[in-house]
Amino acid sequence: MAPHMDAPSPSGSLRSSLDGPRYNSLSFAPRQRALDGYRSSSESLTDGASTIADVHMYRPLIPGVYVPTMCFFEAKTEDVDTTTIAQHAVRLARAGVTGLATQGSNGEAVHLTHAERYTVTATTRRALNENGFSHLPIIVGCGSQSTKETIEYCREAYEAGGDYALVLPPSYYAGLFAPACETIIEYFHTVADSSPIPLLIYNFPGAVGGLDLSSDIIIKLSRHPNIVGVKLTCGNTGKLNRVVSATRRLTKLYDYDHPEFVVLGGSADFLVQTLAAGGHGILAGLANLAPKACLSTMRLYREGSMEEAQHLQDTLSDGDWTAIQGGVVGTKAGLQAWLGYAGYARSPLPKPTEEQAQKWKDGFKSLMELEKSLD
Ligand SMILES: N[C@@H](CC=O)C(=O)O
Repeated sequence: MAPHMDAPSPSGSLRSSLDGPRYNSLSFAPRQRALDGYRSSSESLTDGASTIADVHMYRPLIPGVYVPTMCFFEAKTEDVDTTTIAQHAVRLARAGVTGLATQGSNGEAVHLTHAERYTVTATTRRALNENGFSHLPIIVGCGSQSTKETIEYCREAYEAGGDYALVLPPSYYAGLFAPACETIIEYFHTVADSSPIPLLIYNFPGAVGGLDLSSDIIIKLSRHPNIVGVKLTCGNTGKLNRVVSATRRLTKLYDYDHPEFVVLGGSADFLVQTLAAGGHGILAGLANLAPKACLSTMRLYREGSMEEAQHLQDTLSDGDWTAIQGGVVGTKAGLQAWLGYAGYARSPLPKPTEEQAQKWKDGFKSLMELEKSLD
């Protein structure tokens, strides 16, 4: 860990500077439109050794490309590698991405302790701030199996400098949930009532035993003032369209560039399709490898260059198929092969054999050639 990247510990002074009245005075944080005055001024928080400036400035979610960052580990110890985490965040910010997400599926959240999650988010926030990107929002994966622990994750995310919480529904006891998704709705409402940062719903059936939130449920949840968006990894663009059209009706004068409820495709393989359905961009793992390719596709689409956008989309979709099949193991192998850093996922995930590593490398070839051409 580089000395300047020491992350404040959850029990350190950063946490204690935020305990107390702040939580008591917020039954929920207002949705995006009402955020004036809430975290609108910068605060300087110190962790003893260094200052994290602008930790809690207001960072709206605007249309764009958001990256669920990979988490990196030291080779021998598998300890969190804060130097690489910081460098990766800065590389993505310099490429022009709209925001980052720590502890998404690509961030191996399920492999991390509470303290490690805190370290990863605080390290990312500090790296962005120290390199001129204090305006970039950080979304933090906070889903858990109990309402109580999810709220704890949301509070810790806020303390670490996170701006939004990305929340998967619990699923382990799904067979015992009340009918008509009542349990799920109550879960999101209770978390949203108590979280100091606004929530994004994370709909990723593959990660929660097939539990797939319908557009009806997402639209219902969108009415909570502290639920401000959704990441749809389900890939259902019909659902995405329904959610966009219902949530934009919340506002009299809908402004695409300042949405009250942000709807993001959860994978790069349907970026153009997300935009065509009225969505606001993507929060997608492939952007760890190819942020510029994702950004260029979105820019071309928005400029009206449909054919060119579709042409780039073809490459994104091919590359994403490799990422989807290889998951964090394959994506790290790709990052290692093409950009020279990443290492391995935490045990017990396997390290790829030479042959497998070559396969993941080859799978990203066209994508990485495109990315390089955009330098
Ligand atoms: N394919 C997804 C995985 C998780 O949502 C992504 O690209 O992020």
